[in-house]
Amino acid sequence: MNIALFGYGKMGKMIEQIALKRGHKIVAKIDLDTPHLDSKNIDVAIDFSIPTAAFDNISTCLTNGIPVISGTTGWLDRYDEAMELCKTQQGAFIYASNFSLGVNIFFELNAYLANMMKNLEQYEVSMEEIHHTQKLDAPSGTAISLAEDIIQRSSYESWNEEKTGEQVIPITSLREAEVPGTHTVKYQSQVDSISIKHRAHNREGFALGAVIAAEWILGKKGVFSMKDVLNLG
Ligand SMILES: NC(=O)C1=CN([C@@H]2O[C@H](COP(=O)(O)OP(=O)(O)OC[C@H]3O[C@@H](n4cnc5c(N)ncnc54)[C@H](OP(=O)(O)O)[C@@H]3O)[C@@H](O)[C@H]2O)C=CC1
Ligand SMILES: O=C(O)C1=N[C@H](C(=O)O)C[C@H](O)C1
Repeated sequence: MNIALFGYGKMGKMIEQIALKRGHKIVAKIDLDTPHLDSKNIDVAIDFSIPTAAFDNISTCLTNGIPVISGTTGWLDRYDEAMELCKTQQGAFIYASNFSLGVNIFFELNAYLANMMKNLEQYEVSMEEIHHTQKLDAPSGTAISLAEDIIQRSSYESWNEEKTGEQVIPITSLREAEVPGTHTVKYQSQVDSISIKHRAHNREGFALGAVIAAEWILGKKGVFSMKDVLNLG
């Protein structure tokens, strides 16, 4: 499979290593210095760039008939537009706030726990995410996905960086050198607390998941999620 990488930073480089090991070729590396795309020999594109560039990168791929996987976070105000474009172009597109198998299992656990807790008013939920200091967005895309999954299943109505109301899930974002990504969901009552936690040890899980998604999407049309790829739940 011929892969174009949008973004050749920490994730782009890790994806390259894993893609080569799985027998794929990297035929283009697109970033600020090399913005041009020759779409002729590209089977699939993988975007791990920056929040302000992700939508344009996805849009370039879809209008050129290239299936696209995006892991960039912090651009979701334009997600519906990307979905529409994918439909009108009859393209193929996957966005995931987190491509690792472990976090996708954690998403399922979070949803299961949210269902169990939804009528237990003595518990209040909160969330913490820890990432490296170069991260541009906060809260992390993964924390936002976790919060939205709880909101769908409970009387919580929104999330915020602080506890601004009864029905608000507070998300604390901490930045510490070199942390690849740690997420904790905590339910606390007067008498006890229950936590679930996922800690990435490195970026390999994210990168492997993105390459697996790229392999999976070949030949398909539509907007998909990592749940479709992994067949979980
Ligand atoms: N979904 C998931 O599983 C994961 C998502 N992420 C997300 O992926 C994104 C990238 O993370 P990471 O690799 O750590 O970040 P890095 O900062 O290491 O890399 C981002 C890269 O994007 C490049 N870039 C800047 N502008 C453009 C552009 N217009 N088009 C293409 N590339 C551009 C940057 O180039 P330059 O340095 O020259 O500016 C840099 O090389 C983040 O949004 C992060 O949150 C990260 C890990 C897992
Ligand atoms: O920026 C990162 O590094 C990460 N970003 C993603 C997010 O915002 O959730 C996924 C992972 O936690 C690493």
